[in-house]
Amino acid sequence: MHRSAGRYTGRSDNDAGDGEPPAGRREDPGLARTTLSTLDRIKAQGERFAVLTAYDASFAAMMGPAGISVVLVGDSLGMVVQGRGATTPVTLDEMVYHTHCVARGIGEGAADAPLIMADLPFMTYATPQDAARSAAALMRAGASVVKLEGGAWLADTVCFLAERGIPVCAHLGLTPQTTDMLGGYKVQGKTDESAARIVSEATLLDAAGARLVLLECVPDAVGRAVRETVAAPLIGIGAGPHTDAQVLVLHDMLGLSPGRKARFVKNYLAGRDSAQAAIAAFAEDVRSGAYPAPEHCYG
Ligand SMILES: Nc1nc(=O)c2c([nH]1)NC[C@@H]1CN(c3ccc(C(=O)N[C@@H](CCC(=O)O)C(=O)O)cc3)CN21
Ligand SMILES: CC(C)C(=O)C(=O)O
Ligand SMILES: [Mg+2]
Repeated sequence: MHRSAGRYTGRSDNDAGDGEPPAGRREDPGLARTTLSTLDRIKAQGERFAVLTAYDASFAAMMGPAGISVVLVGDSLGMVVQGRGATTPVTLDEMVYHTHCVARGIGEGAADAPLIMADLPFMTYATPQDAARSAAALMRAGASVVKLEGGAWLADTVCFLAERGIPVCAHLGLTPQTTDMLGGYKVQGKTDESAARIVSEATLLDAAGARLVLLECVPDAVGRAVRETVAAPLIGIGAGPHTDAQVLVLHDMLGLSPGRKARFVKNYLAGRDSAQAAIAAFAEDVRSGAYPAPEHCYG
């Protein structure tokens, strides 16, 4: 693993996750609250973890028991909950509301509680100051990590947030908030030049202090190259089998999204009798490497 010298990581020496449990709290190693240290450790051991979106308390409550490590309160709620055609109209107040709902569903004390990550919506992080104010609102609502979409221009913002104690996930590749600029929901990094740009921007944001990186809709080789370059755990969606984690939109993996499906979508409810069983099967397939199969990847 390469980390630039002097990089701000937010990690402390007693933060390795494998030390003594804090006084007053019993720790069952098989059933521990997920933190960023947990995810670092899973990656270091060459294992994988599953990430899934949730927007309400009922689904959020299923995630930990089903083996999901990170719950993403995604701005995809604009599409699957609000029925819009894009994520850009979603507001910070709406993200705060849904983050509160998810946090209540997971509960404060649950031993197997997943980490809560929430999307900063479109235009709420245009400057580092805006980002800090917006991220604080999501953290107060219960998020432990905030995700923002973009490349090199975000390096100062990632650093600004990390220095102030806000863990950041940098979302690269297909960035749905900028599809109007990209010309649609298209695979990114198909040329040597654009692939190299994604790898160098991921490296830059990793060095700026991003604690997670998320890569969407890129060829497998780009997923592998980013995985080999960044120190932070790498979450993929349509980014091939080489990432440390996989994420899907809940409604997609339950077969509840009408219309044409993206290549990476797999219906886990088909042949099963409950949402809980579908979510558990997805988590298991991610950990075993059975998902994604070649038919879910962009080659
Ligand atoms: N329900 C839902 N699922 C998602 O995964 C999702 C959202 N909503 N909203 C926000 C973004 C948009 N996403 C999308 C949407 C469509 C494709 C898609 O259809 N991609 C084409 C790529 C075609 C190409 O360039 O070759 C595909 O066929 O997979 C990908 C990601 C991912 N996110
Ligand atoms: C598709 C995932 C990564 C996301 O950002 C969302 O659900 O909003
Ligand atoms: Mg999103």
